Order: sequence, then C-alpha cells, then structure tokens
Amino acid sequence: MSDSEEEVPDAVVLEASTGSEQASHPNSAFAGAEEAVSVPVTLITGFLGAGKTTLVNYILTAKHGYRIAVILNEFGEDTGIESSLLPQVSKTAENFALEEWIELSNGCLCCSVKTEMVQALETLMQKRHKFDYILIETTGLADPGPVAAALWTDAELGSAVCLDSIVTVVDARNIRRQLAEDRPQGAVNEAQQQIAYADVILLNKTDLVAGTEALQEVHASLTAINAGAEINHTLHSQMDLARILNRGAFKPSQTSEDVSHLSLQLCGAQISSRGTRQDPGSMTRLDLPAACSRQDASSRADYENGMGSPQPHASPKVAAEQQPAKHSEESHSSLQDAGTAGGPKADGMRDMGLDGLESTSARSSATQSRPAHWQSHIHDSGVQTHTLHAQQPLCIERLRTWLDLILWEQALPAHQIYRMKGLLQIYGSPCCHVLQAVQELYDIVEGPRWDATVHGHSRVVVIGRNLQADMLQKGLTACEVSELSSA
Ligand SMILES: Nc1nc2c(ncn2[C@@H]2O[C@H](COP(=O)(O)OP(=O)(O)OP(=O)(O)O)[C@@H](O)[C@H]2O)c(=O)[nH]1
Repeated sequence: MSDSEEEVPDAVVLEASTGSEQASHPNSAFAGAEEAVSVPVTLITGFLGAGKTTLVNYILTAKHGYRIAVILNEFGEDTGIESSLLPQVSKTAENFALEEWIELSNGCLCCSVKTEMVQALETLMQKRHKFDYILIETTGLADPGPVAAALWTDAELGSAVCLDSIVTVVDARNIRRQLAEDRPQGAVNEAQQQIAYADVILLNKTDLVAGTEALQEVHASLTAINAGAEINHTLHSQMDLARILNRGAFKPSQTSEDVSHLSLQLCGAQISSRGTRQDPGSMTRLDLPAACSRQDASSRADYENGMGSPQPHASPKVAAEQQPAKHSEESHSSLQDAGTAGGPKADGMRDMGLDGLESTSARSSATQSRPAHWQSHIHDSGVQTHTLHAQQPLCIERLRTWLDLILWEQALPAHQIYRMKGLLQIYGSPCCHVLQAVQELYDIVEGPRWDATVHGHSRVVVIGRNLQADMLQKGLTACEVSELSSA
C-alpha cells in the first residue's frame, strides 16, 4: 500500500492495456489493432464533491499518451454543467486527451446501468478508432458494484471493454462524517460502499485537514473499511497516473480463485465487513465498524482557490435528520416532503428567501421504471436534487451573502446541503462563472465568455437532504439584480 503525497510527475509512461507485448506506448499499441483489443475502463467513484471531476480533468490534461473517452453520469436534470467545468485551459492544453464525452443525466448510473451505461458504451465503441481508454465517472451517490458487474459480465459488451480498476476519490475533510451518517432503514451508506469497492483510493483535499495526525485518523478509517485498496494522499486529485491508468486490477493475473471471488463479489454486491475480497462463503453484509465518529470541528484550512470568501472558523452543525421513506424505483431526484419549514432567523434574511415558506412537495417526472433486478438496490431517498434558475444576472456580493448564510451559517432550518454546482450569469461580466460548493465551503470562479450557443441564464444544482426547493429558489432569485433594483 502506498501513501504518496509527492508531486505529480510531468510525464507518465504507461504500459499499453493490451496485455500483449506489442509496444510500451499506448497509441502505438492500439494503432491498427483496435478491434482485437479490449478498451480498458476505469470507474471513478466517490461521494459528492470529493474531487472526481477534478481527477478526470487532471487525467485529460496529463501526459500519458492515451486518447480518452469519458462517460459522465450527471446528477440532476441539467447536463452541460459538468462539461462546463472542464477548465477552458484544458481544451487548449498540449496534452488534452479527450476524444469523446457522453453525459448521462437520466437517473443514477448504478440504477439504470443496463439501459444507460451499456448503451453509451455501445455507442462509443462505434467510434472505437478514436480512443483507447474510457473513464466512467459515477454520481456521488452511485454504488459502483452494479456498474462494475455490468462491465465485468455484460454479454452485449463482450470483450470490447474491460474493467481496469475502481478508483474512489475521498474528501479528507468530510469523509468521517459521511461514513457515520445514518441512513434510513434498508438504505446503504454510499460513501462506505464506494470505499469498500475501491482498488485505489485518493484521499483527496488533504489541504483541508489540519495536521498529520488527523489525516492519519482519516486514513485509518479507510483502511478499516478496505484494507486491500491502495490509498494515496492527494491534493486536487493529482497523483502518479501510472498507479491509476491501465492498472489491471481486474486482470486474471493471479489465481483462478481470485477471479471467481472477484466475479462473485461484483455480481453479488456483498462485501465483507472489512471490505476485502474474501471467500464468498465467509461474506457478510456490509456492516462497517463504528470507527467513524462525527467530524470534530476542524480548522478552516485554506480554501482560497478561486474566489471563495474567507469564513470564520465554526463547528459544523449536525443537522437534524428526519426519517425519509426508502425508495427503490424512484430516481435520486425525487423529492419528498421536507417537513416543517422554519421561520425567519433574522429580519435581514427575509429578502434572501430565508423567511419561512410553506413546505412543498413535488415529485420528479423523471421517475423511471427499472429492471426488477435493481429494485432491491435502495438508496437514501432523503437525498434530493433541485435545479434552481435565475433568468436575470446575479449580483455577486448578494450571491456570496446568500451562500454564506445557507452553507456556512446553515440558516435554512433542517436543510443539509451536500453539494452545489452552478453556471452563473454575473451582473457586469461577459463571462460565465462557475459555482462549486461542497458541504459548507464554496468557490466561484470566472469561466469562459458566454457564447451565442449557450443560453446565458444561471442555473444551480443543489444536492442534499431535507431541501425545500422553493426556499432555495427564492434565495437565488433574491440575488438577481432586477430584484435588488425593484426593492
Ligand atoms: N481545497 C481543495 N479543493 C479541492 C481539491 N480537489 C478538488 N477540490 C474542489 O472541490 C470541489 C469539488 O470538486 P469536483 O471534482 O467537482 O468533485 P466531484 O466529486 O466531481 O463532485 P460531484 O460530481 O458533485 O460528486 C471543486 O471546487 C474543486 O476545485 C483539493 O484537493 N483541495
């Protein structure tokens, strides 16, 4: 097991994924031999906001010689936000390796694996000559098990693709709390699952954990779940890519026993309590040690990339959790009654949409019927996604104040916001701005100029528990410049 915090090397020399002796450079290995060779697939998973897209971006711009296709499972109704987060500089970078990009927004990959991912892969394979490596980024709530199993076993895909490894990105600052979070009866803790399945773990955002000891504690809690994974300490998901790409974690390179255990594990999705690949006969339900306590108040370490405004140190509040109903068929974007809305916390918040609004409940029209096989696959239905819209340009100061209130001050009663992503039209700027928020931290960075093909209105995806869309929408609307001038 390695534990590397070292600088990322400029150049990465990787073995070709053919398993043949043809060449050591990936492109030359594939040239003229595409049809005969399985395309390796790296499955990138990790809880909301851990740094998966950051890793994808890093891989796309690093020097490794692969031509890469990306399948990305977007959470929420809006595709396009994630691809907008591809740094513009990436697209012009010398090593920019992206050849194909497919976004799947119709539910969670792990729930719609056959219809969505397999179709996407089949579509991709029609352009087989254009790429020689595939990255699949799951949503932050995906169970990697069914996705990996489909790659492993799907007859339609045949030997066209091969699962290379499962890479799990972990938010070092938040993971212990995520692991300890209660789930409604019967629902799994996705963060635990994602770690349990990993071949490689990126213990990311190490800059947000104060002190080596605290980091080692986080490291130990990962090892307690999955002692078989290689854990790498990373900053902005950067590490030696030779440890990720073409890793061959699923190659039957060892004993046939290993292979059958692995196959059974992936298909049965039963993980041992230590998360290691064990004899199927000794497998038990995922029942992890209670090693992970609520996160202590940690220092607000540097989070000043981009334009994140400095915040006072404060202990994150453990939001009151309600008991959501479990679901099996509904998509993650289904909404539930969020319970009692709180009243205004202060007069000054009223115009920020923080005064009490009536509780609403809506149900996503995106509900899909799923194969019976997946109906036993239960997620925490308390996690909801809402997309907020603002047709008018936003006042940046007002927006920051609102974000401070709802994220840092947790001024919306009961709301537990895990993640926000947004494309923003900021008043006075010809450029789009990108909002990223993870738990109570956020940043807003300037992106490229809006162009005529992109509709310039702002949209923000919010993922969390006990969310009330109308309260959130009112807050964003209150940041519109037209609202301010009419006030
Ligand atoms: N401070 C700090 N921020 C990071 C690091 N890695 C990523 N981030 C930031 O964390 C935020 C979330 O990163 P993403 O890569 O979008 O996370 P994700 O896992 O793809 O998020 P979802 O797709 O919503 O699940 C972004 O603002 C990143 O810039 C890190 O090592 N340190």
